[in-house]
Amino acid sequence: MRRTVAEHQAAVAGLLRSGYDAGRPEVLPLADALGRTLAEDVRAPVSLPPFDNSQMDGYAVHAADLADPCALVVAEAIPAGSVPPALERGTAAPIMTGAMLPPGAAAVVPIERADPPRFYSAAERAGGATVTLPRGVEAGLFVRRAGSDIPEGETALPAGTFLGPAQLGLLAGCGVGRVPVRPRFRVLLLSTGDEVAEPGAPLAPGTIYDANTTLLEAALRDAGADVTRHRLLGDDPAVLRDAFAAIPSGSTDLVLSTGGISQGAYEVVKQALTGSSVEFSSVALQPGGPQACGTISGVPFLGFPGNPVSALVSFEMFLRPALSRVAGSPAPRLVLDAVLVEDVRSPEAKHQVRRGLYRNGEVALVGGPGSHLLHALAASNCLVHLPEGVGSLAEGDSVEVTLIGPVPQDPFAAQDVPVTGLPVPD
Ligand SMILES: Nc1nc2c(c(=O)[nH]1)N[C@H]1C(S)=C(S)[C@@H](COP(=O)(O)OP(=O)(O)OC[C@H]3O[C@@H](n4cnc5c(N)ncnc54)[C@H](O)[C@@H]3O)O[C@H]1N2
Ligand code: MOO
Repeated sequence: MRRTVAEHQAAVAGLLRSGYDAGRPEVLPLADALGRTLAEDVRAPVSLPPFDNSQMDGYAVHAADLADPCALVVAEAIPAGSVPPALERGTAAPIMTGAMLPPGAAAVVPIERADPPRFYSAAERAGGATVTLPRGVEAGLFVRRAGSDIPEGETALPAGTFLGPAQLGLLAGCGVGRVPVRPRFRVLLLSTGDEVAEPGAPLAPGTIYDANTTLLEAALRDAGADVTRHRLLGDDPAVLRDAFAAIPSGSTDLVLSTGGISQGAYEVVKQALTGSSVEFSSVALQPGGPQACGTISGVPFLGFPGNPVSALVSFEMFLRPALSRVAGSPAPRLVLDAVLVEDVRSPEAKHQVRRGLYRNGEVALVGGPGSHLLHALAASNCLVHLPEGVGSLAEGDSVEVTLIGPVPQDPFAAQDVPVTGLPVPD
């Protein structure tokens, strides 16, 4: 069966949806919820801020003194964390950033704008110190109103939100200690092939080390999945069938294999699954053309091709986006436009994915199109998309790239960044 990339993406997302039960939330402490997805709406149990407070270290001014705050008698200082008494007309209270605004106060004047521009000692205050503030203070100046960030009872985060540092910070700020998150997506990972050996063991003639299990396990864990590694399986279809039959029902959301799915005489996955509901397709993608997708005894199954780069490209093109759509995690990859720094050719009938190094809006290809080029893959930070219908592109043309690794920083670039304005206090 032949498929476009979009058709296979839809098939994989549909497959995952059929097997994954998002409705059995786990409740986790915030510290363990990074990278997870909210299972239910979370409402703010308190307003943020919980009370009117000062945005600056300065003087709290009474509403009646805003027009002409001259020679105000300095009242008791208000540190953050205290509950101040009401502010009397004709007085100004030294107030610290984050401290509760006293009843009667309508604005805060920063200490730098006061005369004198320093805080008095307790002894000076007791001696009747006065302060002069600029005329015409605007009501609400440097006051952070209760609930101005989020009012109590409002939805702080909706179900399906990906929990990064900012989202966890919001929940912590609202006093939420534990959150209901969707369960981790569970994957049983197995690699096939008589030629494949465990890294660390001696390498017999004609064999290669298993790169795929480690590569895919890392990719899946990085994407928030829970991974169980199966021992390496050879090229005997009966052994593989037994391995499939031994998977306890309900123990995994997906079985993922690599290798054994193309046109050879010993395609173990294909042979083991003959007559099953798994479909073997040729997707218009390179690398990652041969693909298997279906269910084994009701358990969703994907078969990726054996070449390591094909396995990673398959993961990035099909499985990772489906995990984002179905389980809510991981966050989708960043896709950018980049300028090619060289000419490139591509098979017109396929969507070719090259590996590249993206930096400063430009992309250079790393290595050739071959799907065995692990070293070049490790030196790249993006996938470069040469879509179906495109036979060649020239230096200076624009391409889409998917960032899969960190972008190197140019140590001198910061000097070129234009300064657009001064930071404004919150
Ligand atoms: N006559 C044809 N031959 C091939 C076709 C085709 O259309 N017609 N497709 C080619 C493409 S494209 C790919 S991709 C591969 C996919 O083959 P399989 O999925 O069946 O994978 P294997 O044949 O088992 O292995 C392919 C390649 O990858 C190496 N390999 C396998 N497992 C691992 C592992 N765990 N770690 C590292 N490397 C692994 C294996 O030794 C082979 O070199 O088929 C092409 N052939
Ligand atoms: O499709 Mo294969 O994955 O080119 O190498």
